[in-house]
Amino acid sequence: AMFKTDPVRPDAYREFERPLPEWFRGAALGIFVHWGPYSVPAWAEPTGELGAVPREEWYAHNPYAEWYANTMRIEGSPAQMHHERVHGGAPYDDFLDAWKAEDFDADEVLAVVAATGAGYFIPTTKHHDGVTLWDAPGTDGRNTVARGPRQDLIGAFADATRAAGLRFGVYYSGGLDWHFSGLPPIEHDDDPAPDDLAYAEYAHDHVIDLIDRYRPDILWGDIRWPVAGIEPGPKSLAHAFQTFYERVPDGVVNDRWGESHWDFRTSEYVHGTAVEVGEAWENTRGIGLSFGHNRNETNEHLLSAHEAVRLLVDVVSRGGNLLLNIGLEASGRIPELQRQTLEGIGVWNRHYGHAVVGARPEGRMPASDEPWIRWTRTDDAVHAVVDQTGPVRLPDPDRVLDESTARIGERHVTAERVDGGILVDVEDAVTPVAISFRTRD
Ligand SMILES: CC(C)[C@@H]1NC[C@@H](O)[C@H](O)[C@@H]1O
Repeated sequence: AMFKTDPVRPDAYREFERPLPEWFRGAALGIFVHWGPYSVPAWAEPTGELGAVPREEWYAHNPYAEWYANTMRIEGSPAQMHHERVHGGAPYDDFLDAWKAEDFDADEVLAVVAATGAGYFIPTTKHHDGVTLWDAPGTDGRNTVARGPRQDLIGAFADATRAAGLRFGVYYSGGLDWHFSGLPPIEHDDDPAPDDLAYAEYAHDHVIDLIDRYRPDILWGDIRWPVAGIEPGPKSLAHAFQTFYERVPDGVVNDRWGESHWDFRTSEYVHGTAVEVGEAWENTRGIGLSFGHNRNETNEHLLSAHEAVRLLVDVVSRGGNLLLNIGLEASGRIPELQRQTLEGIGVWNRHYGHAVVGARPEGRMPASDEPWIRWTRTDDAVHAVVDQTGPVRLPDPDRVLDESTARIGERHVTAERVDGGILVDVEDAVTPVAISFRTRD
């Protein structure tokens, strides 16, 4: 199947196993950016969330605007009709030349990213359309240095990320490259993907170049790795991982490199139960239904700040990180509706980031969401995050709380033990509210 399988670890890749570095485990929030020629049409049907759309409808009605090069080639799809009507059926690569990034300022983007409280930032370096956002080897000018923006966008993002004090990752589409492979459009999950040695070596050289030039802390691969590249060889995936860990000893790789190796698992929109266990996993999604900017998305399709914070707290309370995506406009601007969600997350993190950054799960998940409560633990406290104000009765988590130490932010609050729980009077303008306790033991 084309999509990532549950990776197994062949012996040849066991040498790469290592403990998950604390900088990643405790980060809580990362920010993704999808940006490419697809950001020029910025067009998809806002069909629904991955996981909620029947698979047989997904490809012809793909809500992922970054899949435009595929969706526009599917006979009779609304995207194909849109492409004919609005873009005269022009070749996809015209969008690369039309992409000017005229308002792009990497430091401005990273100022918004850093203000969310995120610990790391990951831009796409090559998505499935094969266009690279740096002058990657073998691309023969089909990249953003030679055409369109005429800029090394990855270099600009890397410098701005480091200047903002965040860790830097690179997303690389290893499993799909519609330009290199020249395959017909994908219409089913098990349609073919490039697996030959020529592509595997091409992609290997890209990953090595990214490592050598930008020293990323995260290699975020997608879909999987070409099978011919998994086998031992001078340009094998194992060689790329070996190079990575030599250059970046506390670097991490995700779980979409085929049957090889991973430091952390990933779930996409859907909270996969096989993935979201322990503390080495990340849930990723767009702020809306798409990763690439989709001009057809409105408020109803986007997470509000409140919904995004609940997702962040839920994910962290279960041991993971949230990787939330921004779909940049072709100009380089952050879409206004997405910016509002990001700013709201930052407001919340300035009040309650102490309950999620560096936090671990505390005890078992509540049986029900009435009322909604999530528990986290940091070195010095246990935190109950509730989404209501007024009198709240908290059931005791696994460890006994010292109700006399209850506080909301810096403010001490009265809490009294009642039958089987602790009653706290919750007042704060910003919800959800984290109530922090020391424990008796
Ligand atoms: C999670 C995110 C990186 C998505 N992965 C699968 C892709 O097909 C999709 O466009 C998007 O990049």
